[in-house]
Amino acid sequence: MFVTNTRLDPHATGIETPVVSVSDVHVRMGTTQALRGVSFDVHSGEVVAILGPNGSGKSTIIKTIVGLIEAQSGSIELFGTPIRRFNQRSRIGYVPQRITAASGVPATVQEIVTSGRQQGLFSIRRAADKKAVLEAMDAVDVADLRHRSVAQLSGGQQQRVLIARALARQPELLILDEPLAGVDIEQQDSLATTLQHLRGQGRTIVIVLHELGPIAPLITHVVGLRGGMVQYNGAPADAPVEHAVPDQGHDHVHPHDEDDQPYQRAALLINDPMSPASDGEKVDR
Ligand SMILES: Nc1ncnc2c1ncn2[C@@H]1O[C@H](COP(=O)(O)OP(=O)(O)OP(=O)(O)O)[C@@H](O)[C@H]1O
Repeated sequence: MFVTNTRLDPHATGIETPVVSVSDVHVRMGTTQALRGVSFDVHSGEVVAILGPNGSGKSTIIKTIVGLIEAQSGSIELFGTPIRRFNQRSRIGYVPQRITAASGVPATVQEIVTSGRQQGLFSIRRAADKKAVLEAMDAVDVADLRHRSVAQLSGGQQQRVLIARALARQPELLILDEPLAGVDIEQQDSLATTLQHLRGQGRTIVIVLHELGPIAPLITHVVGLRGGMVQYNGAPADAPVEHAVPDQGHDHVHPHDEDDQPYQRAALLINDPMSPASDGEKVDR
């Protein structure tokens, strides 16, 4: 048999297994049909923005992908394995909306971040684990806060702690649910820098957004939802205006710059003006 050491380039051969494959997924939440046949793939190294107005199903698809919600029908594969059989949770880091950070028992930043690394009830003893926790805190600049209680931190700081918790397990796939919500511009810039760094390490990122903000230049793929269905799935440059990502040539976009006002108001605000919850308030469920 002929054996070669040459590695196949999965992009060239087209045989790459998607990191996430969502196929015809339907999900009902209470009396609402939250997802109606959602399909899309996420490939290795992509930064995928899930966009759409309030109630379009963004959080539901994310929670279904991470296994918090079970689909009525359809299939989800993670790294080529059906979600029901997927048992390599450490390959995925999930950052929920920040309100969950301070809920529950009081805990320090270091405890929260360490909990992302723990596999069971036992404390972390291995040097590699401690190093990973420290690196995760450094990556989002919360190492100096490590002995503080998370309850005493600002919203943006809590957000970074949640990201550090997800990073502590050194995931290949990082999934963030609306990380910009309630976070000031300075912290949004800091998050964009962190995500850029993670992308540079080859990690795959899926991010739910209302506003693209400073993350816009990092996005390589847009999935636009509306009414629980995929309205757009493709390159940022071809997205319809409500899912549009501005000029990819910029290294960094500051939506607060005066020059950026037109797209700041029009294209970056992904709320549906027809939606009763279009003021950005979370719908109470
Ligand atoms: N626990 C629940 N019980 C009942 N209905 C729910 C529940 N969670 C979500 N829904 C409904 O499912 C639909 C999709 O909600 P989802 O949270 O996925 O939307 P979203 O796009 O993330 O919205 P937002 O931008 O407001 O966060 C909405 O109509 C919502 O009201």
